[in-house]
Amino acid sequence: MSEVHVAVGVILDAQKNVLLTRRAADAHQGSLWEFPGGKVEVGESVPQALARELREELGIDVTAFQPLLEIRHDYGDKAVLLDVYIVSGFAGEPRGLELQPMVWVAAAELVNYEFPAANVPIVEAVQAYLA
Ligand SMILES: Nc1nc2c([nH]c(=O)n2[C@H]2C[C@H](O)[C@@H](COP(=O)(O)OP(=O)(O)OP(=O)(O)O)O2)c(=O)[nH]1
Ligand SMILES: [Mg+2]
Repeated sequence: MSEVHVAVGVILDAQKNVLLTRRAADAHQGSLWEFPGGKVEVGESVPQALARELREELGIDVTAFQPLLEIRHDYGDKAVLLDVYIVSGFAGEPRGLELQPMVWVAAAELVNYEFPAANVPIVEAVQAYLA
């Protein structure tokens, strides 16, 4: 099975809260919370995909980012490579442009949200990064 390459943004505000959005019920890993992002398209770099997805999904322009970690996960029906970035700067005010629920969460509260299984190491890395 071919692997789907995904650009994922851990978006931080000035208070170090993290932005989560909720996946649509009918999507893969539906109704779970996620870090915004999406598939890298042909001919695109991962940072380009990250910037495009965050513009499309949230209406923000990324101004500062750095790689956090990469995760390979096989869900059985789909294998993903998540390329996760810390987004510490952006222009504009994030809005759920695809009508997805959105919430700003403190690092310690991340454990209270249900994520796809691949996200367990992301949550750990974010908490370590912000500790
Ligand atoms: N954005 C995001 N995707 C995640 C996370 N964790 C996780 O397993 N995934 C998986 C779910 C999906 O299989 C894949 C992301 O694909 P997607 O379908 O949301 O991509 P997209 O935004 O380009 O959406 P679309 O154009 O196909 O509708 O990565 C996460 O934290 N954020
Ligand atoms: Mg997406």
